[in-house]
Parts: sequence; structure tokens; C-alpha cells
Amino acid sequence: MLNIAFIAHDRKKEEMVNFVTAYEPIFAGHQLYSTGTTGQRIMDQTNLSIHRFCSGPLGGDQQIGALVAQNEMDLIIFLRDPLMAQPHEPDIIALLRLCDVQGIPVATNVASAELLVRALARGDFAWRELVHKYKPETVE
Ligand SMILES: O=C(CO)COP(=O)(O)O
Repeated sequence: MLNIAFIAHDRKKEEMVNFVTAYEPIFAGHQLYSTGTTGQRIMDQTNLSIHRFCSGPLGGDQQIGALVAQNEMDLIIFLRDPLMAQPHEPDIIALLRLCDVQGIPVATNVASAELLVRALARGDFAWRELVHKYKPETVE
């Protein structure tokens, strides 16, 4: 079981709900996380159980980033709105930076998300199970 996070900006939320609905049986086998409003929208329209953090502008991206920093998060699907400035842009950049620090697969549009979820279904994320198994107690 892997840790997967969903995040979508407001004008991408419908696309996110449609995407997660399409792959619901795959996501159902994993531990799911999200920012506040995104998670609520997904849970309203699917049978998935999601651990919701704060809304993005209130720190949700940073809470997910904290799990990334500890190498706990295995896949992030973050449907960003590239045409709308966000008040918490620094938090968004920080989250994506941490994904690069740890080498965490992250999709920022639905085309990439499709490829990653198909890879997930095919077992291509097995290496992440090993990361969890052999992770040192203290991350330096
Ligand atoms: O703003 C967000 C990510 O940067 C998403 O937050 P919500 O899911 O609470 O709308």
C-alpha cells in the first residue's frame, strides 16, 4: 500500500474528480491524502476514504510537503492552474521542490497523471515499497 496525495486548484477540481473516479479501483488499494477542498470534492463523488489536510492556501501544500520531506509520500497528483496566480505560490513551489529533492513522482497535469496511474497499476512503483522498508529512522 502506497501513500498518494491529490491536490487540485479550483478550476482543476472537476478534472481531478473525473480523473480519480475513472481510476477509483486502483486508488482504493492505497492510503490517500489531499488538501482540504480537493479531498472533500473527491469524497463527495466517490467511495474513497481520504485523509484531508488543511486547504492549500491555509497550509495544506506544506503539510503534504512535510511528508515528502520525510520520504513518506509515494505519488503526488497536483493539478495546478497555470493561468491563475495563487496567494500561496511559495508553498506550491516548496512542495514541488521537495518532490525533486526526494525524487518523488509528481504529475502536474492530467496527461502525466494518466501515465503515472497506469504505471502504478502495472506495479512500477514497487521500488517505493523498498524505500519504506529500508528507510532509516532518522532522515538527514
Ligand atoms: O490550493 C491548493 C493547492 O495549492 C488546493 O487546496 P484545496 O484543495 O483546499 O482547494
